[in-house]
Amino acid sequence: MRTVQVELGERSYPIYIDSGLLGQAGTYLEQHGLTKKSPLLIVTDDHVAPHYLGKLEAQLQDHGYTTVSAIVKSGEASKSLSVFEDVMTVAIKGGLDRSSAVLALGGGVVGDLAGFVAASYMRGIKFVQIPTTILAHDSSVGGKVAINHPLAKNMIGAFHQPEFVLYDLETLQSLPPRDVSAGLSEMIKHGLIQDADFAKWCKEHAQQLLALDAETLGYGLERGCSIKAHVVSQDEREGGLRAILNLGHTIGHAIEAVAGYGEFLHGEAISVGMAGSALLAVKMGRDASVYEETMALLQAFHLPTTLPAYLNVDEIMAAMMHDKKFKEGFMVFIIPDAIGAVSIVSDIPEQDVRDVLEQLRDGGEAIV
Ligand SMILES: NC(=O)c1ccc[n+]([C@@H]2O[C@H](COP(=O)([O-])OP(=O)(O)OC[C@H]3O[C@@H](n4cnc5c(N)ncnc54)[C@H](O)[C@@H]3O)[C@@H](O)[C@H]2O)c1
Ligand SMILES: O=C(O)C(=O)C[C@@H](O)[C@H](O)[C@H](O)COP(=O)(O)O
Ligand SMILES: [Zn+2]
Repeated sequence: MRTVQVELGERSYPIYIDSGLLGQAGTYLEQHGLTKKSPLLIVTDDHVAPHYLGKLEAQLQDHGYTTVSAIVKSGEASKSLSVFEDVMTVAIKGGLDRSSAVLALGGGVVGDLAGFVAASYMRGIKFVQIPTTILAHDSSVGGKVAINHPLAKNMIGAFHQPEFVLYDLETLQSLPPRDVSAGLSEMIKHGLIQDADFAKWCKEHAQQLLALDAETLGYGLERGCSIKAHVVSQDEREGGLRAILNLGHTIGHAIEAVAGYGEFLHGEAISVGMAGSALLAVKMGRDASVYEETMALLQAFHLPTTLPAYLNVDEIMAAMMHDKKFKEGFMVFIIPDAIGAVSIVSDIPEQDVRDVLEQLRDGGEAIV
């Protein structure tokens, strides 16, 4: 068993990572003091449910818990106000009360949606993350929960920390290859922002990670979660430092919104965004070797690093103005200083950003 602790004072919680944890969910809920007197709401999606929902429901019922389940359509489009309302309806009809908890069984979409339901239902009830994607080593940790607005990602949300995170490595075996690569994009990000050795380790273990080798994956997820937990514990509500977790997201979130939610997977859009940040760094006069290493790392995981021609640069620029980090007339970018170190930069001229978006179409050859 690997355990990572998220240190947040009275809101601290553990992330349990191991094979077979889904079959012990009832014991973990008991250990964390979740009551059996009030119903639990399981939120999941229609790709995850056929694999794991029955097992979780049976396990919890064996332990004396009552459950109701909300199964949403798989994909980013479910992080919407209308699906949020549908899940709320299941919660109300299911008789959830203030002692109830919401369990998120799925990837980041389910985690963000279910977490926002938990943050809002009766002004806030308990919440447990049961992640089933690689990407969710990022989304299940740190308490950012949200749904999207058609104009911008994660615009409607809250900070709401889970009681604990139960990460069953066995569930990752059924992930489609595209979601494996996309999930590893955020693992690479954790290396790029704070840990050059981990970034190197990711590249050296690309084949084992892509092949879902349990031991390699276990270490990668533990290290990724630890880096994220350490940042979050210093700046829970993104007063400053936490923004580094947004490497690649200024461009990435804009791509997701402009392309239409679900066209790009989140990890894919962030990969293009990380290539863009590395290009911006070169434009700012920093060492081109960081750009080259970033590209080699992303490409080792078969991740996209270019903008498709159908995406309009003006629309991406406009979407970036809606980013939560856009303040007082400035777009904020997380820019690599070296592999494993980044800066938060807010004075990049608009024309430089436009140039980089154009260069991303060509694969970035123009400036290195
Ligand atoms: N809150 C945060 O801090 C944070 C951090 C990173 C990303 N996010 C959000 O996370 C979302 C992306 O998460 P994601 O990539 O996990 O997407 P996702 O939840 O859509 O899951 C990816 C796909 O895999 C399927 N799936 C999930 N688990 C499976 C399994 N074990 N077997 C087979 N199929 C499975 C899903 O149905 C979906 O089709 C985005 O909305 C992003 O904004 C949030
Ligand atoms: O937890 C964070 O902080 C992050 O930035 C992690 C990101 O990977 C994640 O996509 C997050 O949801 C983005 O946050 P947002 O505030 O830009 O919506
Ligand atoms: Zn992200």
